[in-house]
Amino acid sequence: MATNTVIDARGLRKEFTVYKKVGRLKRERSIVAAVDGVDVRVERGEMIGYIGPNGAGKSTTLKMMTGILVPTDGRLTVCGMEPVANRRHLTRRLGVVFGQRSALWWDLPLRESFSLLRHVFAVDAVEHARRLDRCRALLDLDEFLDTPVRQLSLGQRMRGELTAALLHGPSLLFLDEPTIGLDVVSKQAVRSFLAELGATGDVTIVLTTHDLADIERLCERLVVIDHGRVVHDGGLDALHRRYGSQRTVVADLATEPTGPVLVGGLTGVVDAADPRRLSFALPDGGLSAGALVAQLAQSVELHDVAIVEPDIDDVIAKLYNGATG
Ligand SMILES: Nc1ncnc2c1ncn2[C@@H]1O[C@H](COP(=O)(O)OP(=O)(O)OP(=O)(O)O)[C@@H](O)[C@H]1O
Repeated sequence: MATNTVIDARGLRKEFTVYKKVGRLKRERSIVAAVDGVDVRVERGEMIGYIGPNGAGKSTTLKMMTGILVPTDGRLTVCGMEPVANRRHLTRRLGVVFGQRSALWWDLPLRESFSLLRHVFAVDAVEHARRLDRCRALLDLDEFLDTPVRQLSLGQRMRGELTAALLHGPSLLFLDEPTIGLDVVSKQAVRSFLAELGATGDVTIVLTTHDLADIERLCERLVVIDHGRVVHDGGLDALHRRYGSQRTVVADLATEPTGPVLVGGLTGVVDAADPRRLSFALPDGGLSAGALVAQLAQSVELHDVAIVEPDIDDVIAKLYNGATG
């Protein structure tokens, strides 16, 4: 394994035995492959979105990567270690935020939870204070540092959980739905924080989310899993290309056109509600938005122009629905 590889999974597989009731007394046993041969390699400093529909196998993968679940088959190294055999050692290198579980002490003020964590991980006091100061500033923790965890709002608690996950200076951070259920302000605080953390390149981040705004804002690389298999590994742009998403130029003309408006082989589609509004879908690799607007301006009087980016919701919906690219 190259020294910069933080996660290396080859043919990773996890089977569960499930029992289904058949009739009144019998139970039928079957094997379900929750993760069915995942190959993924993550390099140091990457921030990847690990996404997929419900039941796709995301949590199961993360549990194997954190050493909670033993793989049924395949090879897996995380920070150069086999996770289950080295779980204690690996814990020091990992930061984990899983929505359902908390790293905080429910009855203690946040500040005391942080201080206990320093002792749990035997972190140098100066290092601990430096990391905490940074989180306090970036996540606006001060107003609730002395509040018992049980009294925190979900958004405040999530900011606390993120801090708790980072105080021992992990090199790899696993985040399972870090913005789920948060109010708009907390969501933005968490996203900005993660964007900043990712930009430093010090921490490798694996993020699972159903929130498309998280994906757009944070993940340059998306690994999409469905039925336990990787169905896409690449950037958002590649996903748009694969599903033929197009940027659109929307032009508001000064006056209603008298006939079809043609520019560089593209015909403007008239808006049903506003006859002066025309849309031009830009083909991939074809006419640029700038060239289209310049040519359009020669044949009509323009009032306003907007460029509409392809909608990530549509692309992800197509991907989850198993449309072929
Ligand atoms: N302990 C278990 N025993 C049996 N089946 C399981 C177990 N854990 C997960 N599964 C099954 O494995 C599949 C993958 O589950 P997993 O929780 O990994 O999906 P997920 O992608 O995280 O889903 P979600 O987005 O809903 O959290 C599902 O069909 C689930 O029912």
